[in-house]
Amino acid sequence: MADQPTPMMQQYLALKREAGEALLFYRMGDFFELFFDDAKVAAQVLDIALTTRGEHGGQPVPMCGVPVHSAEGYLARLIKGGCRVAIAEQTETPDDARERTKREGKPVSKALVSRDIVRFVTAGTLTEEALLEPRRANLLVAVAPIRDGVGIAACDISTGRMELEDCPPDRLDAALARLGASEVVGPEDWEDAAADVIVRPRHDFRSEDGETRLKGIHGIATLDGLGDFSRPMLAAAAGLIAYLDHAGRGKLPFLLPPVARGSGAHLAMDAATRTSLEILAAQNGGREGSLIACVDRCATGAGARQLAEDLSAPLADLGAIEERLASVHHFHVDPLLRADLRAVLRQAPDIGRALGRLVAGRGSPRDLGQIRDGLSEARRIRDMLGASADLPPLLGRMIEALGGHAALVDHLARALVASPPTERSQGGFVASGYDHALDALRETSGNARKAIAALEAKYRDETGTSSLKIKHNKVLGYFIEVPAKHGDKLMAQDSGFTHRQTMAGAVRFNSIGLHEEASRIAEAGAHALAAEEAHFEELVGEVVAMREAIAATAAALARIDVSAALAERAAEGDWSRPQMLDESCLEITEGRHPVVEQALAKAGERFVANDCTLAQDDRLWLIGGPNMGGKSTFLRQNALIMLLAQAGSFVPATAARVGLADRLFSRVGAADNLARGRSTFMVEMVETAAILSQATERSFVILDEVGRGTSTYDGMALAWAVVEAVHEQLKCRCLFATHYHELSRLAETCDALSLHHVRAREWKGDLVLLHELARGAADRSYGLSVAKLAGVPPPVIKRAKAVLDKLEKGRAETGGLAAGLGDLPLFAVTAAAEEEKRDALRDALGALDVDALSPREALDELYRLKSEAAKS
Ligand SMILES: Nc1ncnc2c1ncn2[C@@H]1O[C@H](COP(=O)(O)OP(=O)(O)OP(=O)(O)O)[C@@H](O)[C@H]1O
Repeated sequence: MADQPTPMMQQYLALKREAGEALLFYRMGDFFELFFDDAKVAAQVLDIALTTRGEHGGQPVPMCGVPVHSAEGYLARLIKGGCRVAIAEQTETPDDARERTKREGKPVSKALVSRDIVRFVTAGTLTEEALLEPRRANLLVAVAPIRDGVGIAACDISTGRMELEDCPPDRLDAALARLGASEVVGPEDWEDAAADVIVRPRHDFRSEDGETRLKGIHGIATLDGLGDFSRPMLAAAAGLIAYLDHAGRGKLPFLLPPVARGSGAHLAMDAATRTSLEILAAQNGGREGSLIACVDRCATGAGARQLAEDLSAPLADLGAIEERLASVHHFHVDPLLRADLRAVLRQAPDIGRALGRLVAGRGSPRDLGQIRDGLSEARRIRDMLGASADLPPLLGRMIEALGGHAALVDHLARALVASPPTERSQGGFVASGYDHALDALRETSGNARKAIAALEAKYRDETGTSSLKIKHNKVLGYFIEVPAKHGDKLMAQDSGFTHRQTMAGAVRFNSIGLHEEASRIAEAGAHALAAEEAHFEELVGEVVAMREAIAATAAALARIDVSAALAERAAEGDWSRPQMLDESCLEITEGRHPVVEQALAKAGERFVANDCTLAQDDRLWLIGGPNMGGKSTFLRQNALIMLLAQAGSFVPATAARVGLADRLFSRVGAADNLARGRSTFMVEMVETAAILSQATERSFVILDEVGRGTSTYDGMALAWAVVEAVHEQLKCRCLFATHYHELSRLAETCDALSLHHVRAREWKGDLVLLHELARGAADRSYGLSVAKLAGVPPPVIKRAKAVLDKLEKGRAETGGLAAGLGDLPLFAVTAAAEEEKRDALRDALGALDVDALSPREALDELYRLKSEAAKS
């Protein structure tokens, strides 16, 4: 029979069952220990030693551990590594455990400290400063698929922000891509869930519960005052709150009243578009090289988080965009105000996150200090901005939210020392003068310390031992120590000293006088700590009571920071305020790609600005020209300019008239995306299909060499058909870059399509790329010249030239790839004709009485139908 597991192992296994897939941090004294597979995973992720401890089922138990005092750093790495962690703390002291065991009539030697999981630490439920990135929001998202709609609830518990939305199932991916959540939870029966979704019971996602919980949390009788929430939204809210409850073991973090996100309020972008425009992350996943890295001049982490949100979800409402632009303008025209403001902002602590920790019960005296300092900086900013004449409405609303905290700031200023510590158990954070009783206790222990110093001098004198010292450690408390050779003197019966410990080179003693002073220190210290703790609780209570107003101040500071930072960026890069219009145009004068421009500037090169003038009657530009000529750059810069403008930013152009778009699509031909798992051409086509089904007349589409991921004929045919469909059916603004010269023939049939190319010149046999956009089709492709530029060996180039000459000769004789395409009817016409033909066939089939036909007649009929189908 297998050995019974030890009581400790039984306790561990029970907790581990509760922890489920989360790694169990099992508290043992000053360490969190991990066992079994948890230990193996943690040892690998953390790169720490894996050992063993005891046996289980006849096998050694793998174990590793991390010290409690440095656990945060290890937690951060585990969370980054995709793990979740359950923290099992000791819920009684070893002394209590012994007492309890005695009371239970069991042998004290069997005493086992009871433990409980106090919290699950997961990527989406972090509040600790050390575990969060200051410039990135940390979102937890719950998804509730219900019949034909999906509810989405998102919250950032580090600041309490919460929003609810619903969308059709086919828009879910785009919504999730916009949110960029750290953790997603969904019900167990969600069929399309991605692999990393945390699965929770279906009954957690009941809309009635969502409503009840939200009402309970915010102490309101109805949600009507907060907004219009659909059933899927409430179901998702229920799932989110249930998960937070689970992670916090019943203690809910900070949640602000939810905001309902309207579906048409934002410029919609799907995941592929976000990736290809490199909005928050470059293709390699890092921030460097992304749009945000190039735009972000925010002075605070909260501002940077707000900017990331703005760029992820640009607006689709003219009024709201104009409000933001007016705020940026206000700071753009006043560099002095901007500089002063930004200097103050740089000093302002992250009060949103400090508040999140305090409300979640994980706050420290330092967080209280941050609230104090942040709120008083907010007050300064209010005075600074309030003095400006003609404050734009958005800024006016923001500065209103900055005030109203005078009493709290005053109280915190009186109560706290200048830089309160993160650790509260040691005390020392309440300012002197705030509480006289506390001051008296401190004085007592201060006096006792002086008395101990006096005792030391006295004992040195009395014993004639100048090396005598009074020391302190955790185990013995205060003690007298002399080098071993003087020990005997103090050992004497009547010396007044009692022996405590003999060390290698020293002997330690106690004395009645020292004991008395030490007790006074201990007692006063304990009372002082208790007093500080009570003040801490009271101050936290006061902050928590003001949480919504403080959160509003934090949000206002972030918005002001974003406006000033965008103004700073505009001034730095000579950007201009876009004119926003409610029509389908995009007129950019001397537009630039902000990221490429910045990269070129670093290398001492100049970016060539280009115009773009899309209008209703010239809405599709087909752009050709040599490789490396700047086609992709041009496409993207216009998409980015639109995105920036709708996010409320100035844009990298001399002037811009931007017609509001409802959706933005960006697609890159498959060859650029080799890293993906799926067949690249398949991906390209799936993504193109999404555009064709979702774009509207108000959308803006950029297509970069779509079709090149397959054979030349197929690719060109697809590119041709896609351009026609965009022109004839979607009728949206579109820039289409292609190497297929043949597509230029489309200009003959599509009246709102025009041809453009990036210019290049051959000079003394070498290719010079001008990066300049010009009207008209590209005259040739310069592929071989680019290859030469890239260092392909001359013999290979020579051979390629010979092949090319042959091919071109063939083309001249046969009319080339697109021979015969000239009389091809347009896409819409062909589609209609196709439909008609299919209907004629259907009629003929419908008229057939199959039972009445002989086998011979059936065969004849089949031949007839087939020849009918073949006619066009
Ligand atoms: N307007 C510009 N001014 C200066 N340099 C530019 C400009 N546009 C592009 N470049 C430079 O040319 C390089 C290639 O640009 P881009 O990738 O846009 O070319 P492309 O025509 O799309 O090439 P390919 O057809 O090979 O994909 C960029 O990395 C940049 O360094």
